[in-house]
Formats: sequence, structure tokens, C-alpha cells
Amino acid sequence: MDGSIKQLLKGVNLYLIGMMGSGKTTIGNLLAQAVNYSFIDTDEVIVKAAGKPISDIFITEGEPAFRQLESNVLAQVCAYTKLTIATGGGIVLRRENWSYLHHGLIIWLDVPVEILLERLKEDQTRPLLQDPDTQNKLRSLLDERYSLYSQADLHIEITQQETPEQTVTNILQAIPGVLKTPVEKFQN
Ligand SMILES: Nc1ncnc2c1ncn2[C@@H]1O[C@H](COP(=O)(O)OP(=O)(O)O)[C@@H](O)[C@H]1O
Ligand SMILES: O=C(O)C1=C[C@@H](OP(=O)(O)O)[C@@H](O)[C@H](O)C1
Ligand SMILES: [Mg+2]
Repeated sequence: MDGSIKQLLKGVNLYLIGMMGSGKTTIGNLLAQAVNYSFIDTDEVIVKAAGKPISDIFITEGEPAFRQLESNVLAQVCAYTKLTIATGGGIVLRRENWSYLHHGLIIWLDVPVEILLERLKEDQTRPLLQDPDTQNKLRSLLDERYSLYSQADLHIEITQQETPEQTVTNILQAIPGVLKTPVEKFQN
């Protein structure tokens, strides 16, 4: 890894936000390796703690209970440093989550609905996509969330098919340009 990025980061956590299928889990894992951080996926922590898949949590306990678990996990992880954290697509919905996210650098993976649809057309694990019209569902979720995702520190726009490795390279190149902001945030 480029030593200068490591020095710039100073252990600041990297939070990946964005729609389902935008690649938070896949890219978060690779990004963590690239900057020598540990990787955490909030969905994975919830599934392990609950002992059941997210779709079951939605059915048996409901979405509000899932959102509470998600906030609890975020509150716990933000106490640590040197983490890359893949969040769930809906993490941006609760105002309290932003106070946790702003402890670190927030990276938005912005992927067009057409690509999300292609990636998720066979998916059975995301309860919010178990809808007869997946495309319309994705569009309305994105409409609802767009202004929230826009509050990220770093906007990574993915306009065409690219490999996860290419996206990681783009993120690493873009980080120095925005890192000043969150570090200043800590010093105030
Ligand atoms: N270039 C890419 N970047 C990230 N994910 C990709 C890419 N191409 C295909 N995928 C696939 O998209 C799917 C969704 O990715 P995932 O990391 O689970 O997204 P998220 O955590 O944002 O919901 C996975 O099956 C992943 O392998
Ligand atoms: O967008 C959402 O509301 C959700 C996204 C999912 O995570 P991914 O974004 O990793 O798919 C998961 O947290 C849950 O199914 C709800
Ligand atoms: Mg994920």
C-alpha cells in the first residue's frame, strides 16, 4: 500500500454507503486489505448476533427492529479505529446514524440502477427487493435516499461496468483530496 495514504488516514475509519448491490461488502473487503485495516460488515455482525438471516429478521421482528440493531452495531464499531466498514444500504435513513458515520470518512458508491438490477436480479437475500417490480423498487428507494447518500464525504461514481479492484484504486486516488475535511472535524 502507498505509505502516504496510510499516514494521511491516521487510522480514521472508512464507511462505505450506497444502495443494495453497489458493492459495499465486496469493495469494503478489498479496500480494508489495501489500507491494512480490519473489515467489518454491519449486516454480517447483525446476522451473527441474531443467529438468523436478515430476511428472517425482517419477517419475524420487522424492519424497525432491524434498523435498531443496525444503529446498535454502528454505535459499537465507531469506537474503534483502523476499520473499513461496509454498511447496509438503509443506514443513512436514521439521523442518529450520521453522528456515528461522521466519526470517519464516508464514501458513497454511486451505481446506476441498471447495473444494480443486473447484479441483484437473482438475489433472494435482500427482503426489500422481494418485489415483483425490482427495477421500480430500486428506483423509488434511490429517490428516497439520494439526498442522504449525497451527504457522504467522498462520492465515487461508477458509470460503467468496472472491476472491484478498479473501484478500490479510484477510491484510494480520491481519498487524499477529501481527507482534510474529516481530520479537521476531529480537531474542532
Ligand atoms: N465491480 C463490482 N463491484 C462490486 N460488486 C460487484 C461488481 N461486479 C459485480 N459485483 C457483484 O455485485 C453483488 C453485490 O455486491 P455487494 O458487495 O454485496 O453489494 P452491497 O454490499 O453494496 O449490497 C455481488 O454479487 C458482487 O459480486
Ligand atoms: O438497503 C437496505 O435497506 C438494506 C440493505 C441490505 O444491505 P446491502 O446494502 O449490503 O445489500 C441489508 O442491510 C438489508 O437488506 C436492508
Ligand atoms: Mg452488503
